[in-house]
Amino acid sequence: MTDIRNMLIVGFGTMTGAMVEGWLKAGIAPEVFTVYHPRGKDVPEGVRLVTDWPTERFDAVLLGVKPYMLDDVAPGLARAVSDKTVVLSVLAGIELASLRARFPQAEGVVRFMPNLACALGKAPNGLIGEGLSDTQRGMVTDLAEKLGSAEWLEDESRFDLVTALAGSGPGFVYRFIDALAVAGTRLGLDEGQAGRLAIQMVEGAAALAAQSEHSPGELARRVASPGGMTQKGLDVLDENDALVDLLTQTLRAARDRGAEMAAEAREKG
Ligand SMILES: NC(=O)C1=CN([C@@H]2O[C@H](COP(=O)(O)OP(=O)(O)OC[C@H]3O[C@@H](n4cnc5c(N)ncnc54)[C@H](OP(=O)(O)O)[C@@H]3O)[C@@H](O)[C@H]2O)C=CC1
Ligand SMILES: O=C(O)[C@@H]1CCC=N1
Repeated sequence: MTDIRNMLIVGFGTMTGAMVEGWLKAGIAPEVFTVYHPRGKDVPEGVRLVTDWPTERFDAVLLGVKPYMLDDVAPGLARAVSDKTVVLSVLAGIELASLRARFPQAEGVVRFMPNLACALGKAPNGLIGEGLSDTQRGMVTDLAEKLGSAEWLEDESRFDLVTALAGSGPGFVYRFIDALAVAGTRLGLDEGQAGRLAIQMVEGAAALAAQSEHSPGELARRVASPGGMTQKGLDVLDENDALVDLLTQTLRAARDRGAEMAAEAREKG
């Protein structure tokens, strides 16, 4: 495995900010990172900020703007991409072919789908690449593992679904936590207390599921005493597959938006 020497970041916002936080916590030196922003930006201590496009070449460039802004930055960014550079993109929906069309000279292009928990080193990172050398694949795997885990895919047709589950997923979980708190409040709990109970309960339950030898299904069975309280609640979630159906619709809607964004980028490319 080769350590990364330098990375240019274009679009230093919520997502790539969380990634850099995770990489710094994992021990990557801040000097490795250069952030380009034409209007300037607060960056962590030791990270270089540039307001003009750099002329040197980088081991990796990380694209972190909104997907519809890809073509605003691609021409300038292309100057920092050599035939030894890997282009990493966190842009939802933007396909490898669309990246390759903008960066034909790059050695490798990678869709790198993290989530905000990478700031804590706890994100499952969806990855798919094209043109990567073994060295680059090792470097990207290491970068992903420093943020949680590396989940390589071979079939790009599933990437938007991985994005929906693992990238958008925290948004769905936060909505679930909020809904638990709202439901508790509606039924009589103090609002602040309901919020605290919901967050700590989900934190503990997720940590237990991650460590346990048992599947989440078995863990649910262990919580539910026959004829007890939990089973009555599970019966509501399970009736006519209500929760599974709701989440299937949720992931389908998110996934299909990815396909729409992919088509928009394909047309422009
Ligand atoms: N948020 C999330 O949980 C996840 C997001 N993603 C992906 O991450 C990407 C960014 O999302 P997110 O971080 O939420 O959005 P943000 O708006 O927080 O980040 C985008 C950043 O791009 C900067 N920017 C805008 N124009 C330029 C430019 N011309 N040159 C350089 N930088 C520029 C913006 O700066 P300014 O504010 O000054 O305009 C902003 O900081 C998206 O493509 C999204 O699909 C992927 C997985 C999860
Ligand atoms: O909402 C979005 O489009 C991106 C993809 C994953 C999380 N945020």
